[in-house]
Amino acid sequence: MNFDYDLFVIGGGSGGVRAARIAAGEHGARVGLAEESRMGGTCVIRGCVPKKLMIFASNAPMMADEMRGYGWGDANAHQFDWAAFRNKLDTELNRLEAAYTTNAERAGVEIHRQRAKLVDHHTVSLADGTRFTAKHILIAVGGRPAKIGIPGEELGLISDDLFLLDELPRRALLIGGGFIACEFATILNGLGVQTVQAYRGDAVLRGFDTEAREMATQQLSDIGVDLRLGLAPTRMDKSEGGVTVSFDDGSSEEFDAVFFATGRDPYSWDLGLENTEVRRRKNGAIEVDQWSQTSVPSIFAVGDVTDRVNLTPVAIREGHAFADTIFGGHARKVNHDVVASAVYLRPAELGTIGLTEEQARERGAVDVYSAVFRPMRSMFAGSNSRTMMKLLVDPDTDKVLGCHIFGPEAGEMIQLAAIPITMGATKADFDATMAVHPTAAEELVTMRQPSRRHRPGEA
Ligand SMILES: Cc1cc2nc3c(=O)[nH]c(=O)nc-3n(C[C@H](O)[C@H](O)[C@H](O)COP(=O)(O)OP(=O)(O)OC[C@H]3O[C@@H](n4cnc5c(N)ncnc54)[C@H](O)[C@@H]3O)c2cc1C
Ligand SMILES: NC(=O)c1ccc[n+]([C@@H]2O[C@H](COP(=O)([O-])OP(=O)(O)OC[C@H]3O[C@@H](n4cnc5c(N)ncnc54)[C@H](O)[C@@H]3O)[C@@H](O)[C@H]2O)c1
Repeated sequence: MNFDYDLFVIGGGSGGVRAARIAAGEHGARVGLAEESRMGGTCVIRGCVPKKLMIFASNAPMMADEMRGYGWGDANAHQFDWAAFRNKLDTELNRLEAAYTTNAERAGVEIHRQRAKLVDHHTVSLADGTRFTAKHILIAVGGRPAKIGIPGEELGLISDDLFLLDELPRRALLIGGGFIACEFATILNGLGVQTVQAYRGDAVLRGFDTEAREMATQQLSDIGVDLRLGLAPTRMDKSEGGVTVSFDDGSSEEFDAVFFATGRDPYSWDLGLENTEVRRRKNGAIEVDQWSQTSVPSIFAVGDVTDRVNLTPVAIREGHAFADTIFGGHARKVNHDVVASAVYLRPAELGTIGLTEEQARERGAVDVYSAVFRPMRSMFAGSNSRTMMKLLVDPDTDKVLGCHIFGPEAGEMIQLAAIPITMGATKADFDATMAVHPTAAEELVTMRQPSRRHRPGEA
């Protein structure tokens, strides 16, 4: 019998349209579809989509209320009350400090509120001269901001200073293009400070996925940061209105405040390490093995001072593993290979785990699934900002090698994507996962064709 169609679909909503599209587009079927009302059906016309947009809209009074708690009067009039915010911030940090103290003391830790140094492999001395001996010593002293060695740099501030400003500068310069410079530029700009960011490279966030870096670079400019690429400061001089900075292109400019965000060094100096045989790397990082043990068996080190992966959850995990191994009879190592992180930019954040596209290409063949689109919320409001969801997949094993998300709340998303990726999930596992709709993250489980395939040896 001859049919008019191979398939006739009654209903042009979510299920019908997808079935029709796949049958026709991918499998060559002759497909008809009937829809008595509007194409798109309940989800698009009178369900998920309008509902979600109204959820965004209905959020405004709540956001406005919440923002008043942060020191904002009329956000559009740029009425930010820095003093009120600082007070609340101080109160909150005091609360957290008390909680950290109480929790440690409750566990039985004796806290000495002084600087400590090593005297020998089993002895520490405090600033008041008191000495204590211990079977094991753990060095967890973190890092310190590094400046770059230009004349007058003592006039510049560091990240610690931002949280202690009595008033916000009118015009600020941020030097650097890493985590801190980009986050601080976003913050200062959002609080109404005229913000200039000088970065010597051609896209911020070196080391991150290139496509994501380009989007982050664009966003900084879009939100109003005066981002100057290929520019580095050469000297700083005190001037009437603040600090005058000279740059390597021959220009100079005056700022109320200049912040260095040019990296952090392991804080291993003035710690008495010369009294021990603890080995350090050239940059001062304490050398440790996979058990966080230094070259001295009784001395261990965790966190930024070891310059492995300089993130809070990593330091916490290293500290915990050390305690379990040495005191819990339960040897535990920390896997530093797959660590998710986020850069808190606005409106889009950057969440990342695993290999970048460039690293994956160096490693071998890789299929790139990348969706770049305008997210529902901002597009409705007329914004051009874009979101990216990217999965890098090994075509031989189907394993997901990396995931990069640029979009609102990407930090939250990457935390969840980090679970299957840490477990060794394949692209097929992602594909088998049902989408949550309407979300931006559903792209992660609905990208069906690679955007590009890289193979070794290609140009
Ligand atoms: C501005 C900024 C933003 C950041 N944002 C993030 C983020 O969003 N997410 C993230 O994961 N990481 C972030 N980080 C990194 C994170 O803060 C560090 O990786 C983490 O704090 C490292 O923990 P740690 O225990 O090694 O050191 P720290 O947390 O630095 O702790 C070291 C402590 O040792 C004390 N100390 C030092 N020397 C001595 C001594 N001789 N005697 C006694 N005490 C001493 C210090 O005062 C300090 O309290 C950020 C860092 C900065 C600077
Ligand atoms: N969201 C987060 O997880 C988060 C946020 C902030 C900081 N951190 C941690 O803190 C660390 C330190 O952050 P950071 O931003 O200071 O360091 P970074 O290493 O990320 O960036 C340093 C920047 O300074 C620039 N720079 C270095 N030397 C320079 C010179 N001589 N002249 C001009 N520019 C120079 C570099 O090009 C780079 O852009 C990060 O690596 C990260 O581990 C994490």
